[in-house]
Amino acid sequence: MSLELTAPTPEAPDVAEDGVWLADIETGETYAPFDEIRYTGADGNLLEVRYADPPTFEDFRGQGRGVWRYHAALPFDEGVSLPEGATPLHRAPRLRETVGVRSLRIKHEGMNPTGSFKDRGMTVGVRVAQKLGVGRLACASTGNTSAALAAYGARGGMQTLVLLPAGKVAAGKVAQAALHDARILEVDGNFDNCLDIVQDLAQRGEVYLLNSLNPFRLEGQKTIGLEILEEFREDNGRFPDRIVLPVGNAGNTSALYKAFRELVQSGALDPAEVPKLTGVQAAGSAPMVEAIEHGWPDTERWNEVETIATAIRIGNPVNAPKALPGIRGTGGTAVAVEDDAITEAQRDLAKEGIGVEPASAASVAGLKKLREKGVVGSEEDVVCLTTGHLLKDPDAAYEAGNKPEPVPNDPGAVLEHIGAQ
Ligand SMILES: Cc1ncc(COP(=O)(O)O)c(C=O)c1O
Ligand SMILES: N[C@@H](CCOP(=O)(O)O)C(=O)O
Repeated sequence: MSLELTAPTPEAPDVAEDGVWLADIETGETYAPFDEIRYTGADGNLLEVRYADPPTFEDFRGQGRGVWRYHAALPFDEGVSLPEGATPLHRAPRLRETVGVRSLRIKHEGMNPTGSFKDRGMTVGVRVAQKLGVGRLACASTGNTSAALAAYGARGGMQTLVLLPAGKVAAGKVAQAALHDARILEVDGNFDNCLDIVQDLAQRGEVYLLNSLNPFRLEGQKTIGLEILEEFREDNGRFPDRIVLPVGNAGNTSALYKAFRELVQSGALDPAEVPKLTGVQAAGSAPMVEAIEHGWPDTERWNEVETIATAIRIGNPVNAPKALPGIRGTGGTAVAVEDDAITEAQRDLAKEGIGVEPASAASVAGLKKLREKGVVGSEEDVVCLTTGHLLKDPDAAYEAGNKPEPVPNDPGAVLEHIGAQ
């Protein structure tokens, strides 16, 4: 299999353009990156972007902040930008103490322009769409992808079409897609059904697909891993032992693994220094955890999925063939958490001043569970990825938080109500 951590840098094939090409991750078949629209290889195998010259940390020095700081690791020097990336790597001292690890940092991707990590993928993906000259951009979405597609599509002056599972997308995300002028189709089905439909539309040439099945999206998302490594080392003089992240369609897991593989290929990172990728899913939607626990080469589709963390309410993670080697190849693991634990973790983060949507809190819930089970050790340096902002899902935040208390319009009554003199 070609996705090994220590695989050597492949030689650029004739089809490469400026040292960039696409490769089928199963067969190794190569394709020109921008001559035609192509999402998959033979038999629907996943594609990935490959480079003749993988990056080193030196390449990033003095290149500004955000996703495009890492242009040496990307197919272009600039994209359709709002701009994105350069998100905070928060300390969470009380939570660290509760969890019991050497250090804990929270990489809060909710601080991107549309409030989720999807912006990192879209800045590259929409740039590719411009290069290919496509007209209409589309995605299936549990919400965040649609918000990012709508905003970046608008920025790029392109039409956008989003397919959402009816009644299962948080209010903030639908509002974003609506205001950024996306055409919104609500499908009587789940996210996986929406993705089936949008793939069909893409195969017919009706739309350009910008879900994470599109290999260029994942190039932008690699920069999460690059930022974590750079910033953690700057503060601590070493890389983190583990990165814990929520898993839905498994794009981020695949993207972070790819970022690390490329640094290993260039000699910038020792394989022993690569953080253990640790995926967390909601118990009601956990096909990746199932595959890891059973040692399966791929996931089996879950047709019924349910969780409060609607962003990761996904039963058929399309990137599993990239993400499973990522978890295994880095010595990581995967764990499922109940909805109650997700809400509790959302409150834990909120008490540190970090406001996240439920799916994001899954990473912290998963860390707590793995620490309790002794899978994560007390001497570990851990980074948890929080993927989306609290305001994405105001209903969930309201349910998890304190309820407003009605009081009379009278100072005395208010004083009495709060128990003051
Ligand atoms: C907020 C949030 N967290 C996590 C995920 C999961 O990310 P991935 O699909 O890359 O596994 C998603 C979307 O899938 C999301 O919107
Ligand atoms: N959580 C995602 C699901 C789709 O994931 P993608 O990364 O394949 O676009 C969303 O926000 O829609």
